[in-house]
Amino acid sequence: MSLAETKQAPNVGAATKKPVVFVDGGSGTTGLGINERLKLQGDVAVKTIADDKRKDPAAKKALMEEVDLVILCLPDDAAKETVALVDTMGASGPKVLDASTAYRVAPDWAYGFPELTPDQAGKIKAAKKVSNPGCYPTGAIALLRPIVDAGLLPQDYPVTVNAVSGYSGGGKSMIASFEDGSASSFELYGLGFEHKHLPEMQLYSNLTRRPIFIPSVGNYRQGMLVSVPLQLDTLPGKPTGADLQAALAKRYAGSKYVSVMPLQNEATKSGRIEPEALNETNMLELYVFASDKYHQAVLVARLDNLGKGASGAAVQNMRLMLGLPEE
Ligand SMILES: NC(=O)C1=CN([C@@H]2O[C@H](COP(=O)(O)OP(=O)(O)OC[C@H]3O[C@@H](n4cnc5c(N)ncnc54)[C@H](OP(=O)(O)O)[C@@H]3O)[C@@H](O)[C@H]2O)C=CC1
Ligand SMILES: CC(=O)N[C@@H](CCC(=O)OP(=O)(O)O)C(=O)O
Repeated sequence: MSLAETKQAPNVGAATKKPVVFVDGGSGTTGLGINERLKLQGDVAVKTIADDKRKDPAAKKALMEEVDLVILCLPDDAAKETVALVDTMGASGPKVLDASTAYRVAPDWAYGFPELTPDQAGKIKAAKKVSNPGCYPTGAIALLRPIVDAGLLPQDYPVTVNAVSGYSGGGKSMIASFEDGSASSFELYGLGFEHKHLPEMQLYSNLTRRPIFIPSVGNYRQGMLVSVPLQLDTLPGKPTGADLQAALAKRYAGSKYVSVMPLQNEATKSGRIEPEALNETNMLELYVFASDKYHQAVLVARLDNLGKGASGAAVQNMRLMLGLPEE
């Protein structure tokens, strides 16, 4: 039985027995990406709100009475306001999937990275409230958690995470500043050591020491690389790049959206990677670049900040929460 049937949502879903979804913040960068993806989902019905009512709490609440799931694509404060509305609805309220930073480390929310551990997809499926991960943490956690779990990286290791994102990562205002030429063509930021992604990056990587995180933004629209340099002879057991690649490959074996790429080393003569190759997909690629000669490695994650880093992940989580099969 679909969720729409159990809730008897009459207006959109009942005739077709499709679960019904509302995207709050549907005209922002992430919201538009989700709406585009939802157009391709034949087994989900979407309810929309009139443009002049999209910030009206009463109108939102009335609409949420009729849906199975609300996806929040809002600034943190607005996301908290909608969650407060849902909380007043009790058991009749919809499930919530929040794309903001507001609840990513909240203990009563499930973290929406289904590939985090073998049981995470089940937790997302069972949860009433799920937080969609940040784009950078998606890459960093995907690289770090399996090697921490495997005992290859100590939990208190002094981890540094470097990253570059396309400017769409900053939402409508950053897009405008790059497209009108007022932004500089490249910059490092997060140099105050307080980037909003650090808490989730540390918590779900299972690190006891706060990483140093140095993001940057470049003059291209979307796509990102997240990288973690490692001095291999400082790690317990002095693992090789092949050991790290094997631990990643083991964790993500059979994953539809996370691909662990072959080891890149002196023999493969590679040494370059660009950020845009996965744009418009929900894919995440993980690489180990390693030197046996110097006992050094750099782990690299490549993803679309608007795909697996936002809207693609949201649709993946939505399908889990609605009990629908993977796309
Ligand atoms: N861009 C990205 O790569 C990613 C963004 N996110 C997160 O998604 C959320 C949205 O970000 P993003 O799409 O980039 O931001 P945008 O600035 O592009 O869009 C935000 C949208 O929310 C609308 N909005 C603001 N307040 C309300 C409200 N009270 N009710 C309804 N709509 C409202 C805005 O409308 P208006 O402009 O009229 O105020 C705007 O359309 C943020 O929390 C962000 O952290 C998550 C992952 C990646
Ligand atoms: C380039 C840029 O500014 N990126 C944003 C992160 C975008 C993102 O995905 O963050 P949320 O998921 O938490 O919104 C930033 O660093 O704040």
